[in-house]
Amino acid sequence: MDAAHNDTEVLLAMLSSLLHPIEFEQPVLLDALVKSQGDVEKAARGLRSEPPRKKRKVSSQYGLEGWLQSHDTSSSMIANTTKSSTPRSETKNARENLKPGSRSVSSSSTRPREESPSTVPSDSPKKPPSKVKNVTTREFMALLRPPNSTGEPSKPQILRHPPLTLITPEHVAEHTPCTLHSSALPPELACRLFYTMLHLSRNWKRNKWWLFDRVVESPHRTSFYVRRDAYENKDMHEAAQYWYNGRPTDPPAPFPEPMEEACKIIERVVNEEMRRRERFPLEWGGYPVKDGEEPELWRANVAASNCYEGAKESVGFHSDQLTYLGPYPTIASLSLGVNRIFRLREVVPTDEKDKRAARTFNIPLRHNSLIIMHASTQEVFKHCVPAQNTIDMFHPPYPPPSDLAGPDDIAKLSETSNARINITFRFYRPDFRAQTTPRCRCDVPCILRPDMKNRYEDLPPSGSLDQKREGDVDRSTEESAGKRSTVAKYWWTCYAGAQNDGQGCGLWKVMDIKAEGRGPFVGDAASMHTPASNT
Ligand SMILES: O=C(O)CCC(=O)C(=O)O
Ligand SMILES: [Fe+2]
Repeated sequence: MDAAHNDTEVLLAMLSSLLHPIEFEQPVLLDALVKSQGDVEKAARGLRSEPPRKKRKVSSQYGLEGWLQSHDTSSSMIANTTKSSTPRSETKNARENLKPGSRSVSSSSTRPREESPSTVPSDSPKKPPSKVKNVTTREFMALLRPPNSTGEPSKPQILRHPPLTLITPEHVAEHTPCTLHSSALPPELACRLFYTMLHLSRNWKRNKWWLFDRVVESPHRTSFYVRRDAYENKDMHEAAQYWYNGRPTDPPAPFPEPMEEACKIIERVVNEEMRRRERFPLEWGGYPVKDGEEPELWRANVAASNCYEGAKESVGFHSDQLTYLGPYPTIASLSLGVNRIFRLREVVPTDEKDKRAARTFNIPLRHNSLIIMHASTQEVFKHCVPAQNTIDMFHPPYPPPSDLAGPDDIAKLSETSNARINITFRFYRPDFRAQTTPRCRCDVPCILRPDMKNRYEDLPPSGSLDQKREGDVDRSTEESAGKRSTVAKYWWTCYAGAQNDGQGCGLWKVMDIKAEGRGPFVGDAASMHTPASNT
């Protein structure tokens, strides 16, 4: 798991699993997290002890019903309606503030807009609320309206599609930048790899990071492996440490034998697919090849592995950090053991938020399935493995290899399993090797993130392609549907806060591929533009 997993969604997943089997709507969970300053256990205690009416989706402070329930004297009841006039924005703001490091990040001008810290809304001056307030007819009528209705001319309704489950490879390819292979490895190898990783997973750790003033733990165990032929490369060892959010760790392990075998097969599948797909200009340009040679477009030199034991272990919505992968990476994710849902949701760009809503896609991942997250998945979508209420246990079709462990462990491995093992094969790019990662003012390597919310711009009129907005690094292919192109802006940000008692320096700096000497890129071959200056 990587640091981007620190999203609020992780906390939400942890909170709902603590509350299981009682189910709460997400706004209620969020409110509780905000109140408890991100303390999941405190939030769970609070929610468990609340009277049932608070557990409903719509706050009782809205509408006539809330008005009738919330107070029993005519005077104080109205005082509270002022308080409830901005709850949605407060929740949203507070939600942003739940992100790791947000407390320590000052309002630096280089900070992307959507992450800007916000606390109390400016229309809520901090004075004691008056007990009595005169009510205008308008305010009174507002109470009689259904929830969410303001009486103002309403914004155009956004069409919200329900989540869609994608079962077939064709549907996955149609709706997402991913491809699904239902049976990736020879069955015996898939099973041997499952046993090997399950056995090793006993020593894997839960990731830890600072959130506000406390350490939180990931709701699954994780580990990092380096391919044997890349093992001597010191950069890989340094990069490995950042899989664990910068926590000092033992050196990473080399790929176990069946993982090496699986990797060769997966590399072939990935390369074949990449040759058929349209490439993005900022993808890695590849090593030079001699005439007549097939170029190697992708090479897995590291792998991260996760173990989800039981239905409740999960990983929250995140996109993978790009620090060592670079822009537009391809990540091949193998599933072994219990069938679990892999969920994808687009991050809708800020300037499209009023026009459309993101759709959630659920992709059930069975034993031995491979989902390839192709270029642009990390720029456009977030993904997660949600906690589930139930799972089907996994009966491995072959017995464990007898040379894997001692007789007691073999007996244990032979049992039906509740675990899912995930292995993500990744290509750490030579032009993003650890030595070249910028350091922040805390003298800690930064992390690289795409600016997902501002990723498009209107195409300039034809003939003026050189007029670019300052700060843009590159733009890729024109969107087939319209007149927009992808703006590939990436931020180097301070990551010290995740380990350093929650304190960081708050650095945000635009990646400048030219000044930083990155490449070669796919787009180098065509005419690639880079900006004169970056902020
Ligand atoms: O378990 C999975 O399928 C996803 C894991 C993941 O997203 C990650 O390790 O970054
Ligand atoms: Fe991920």
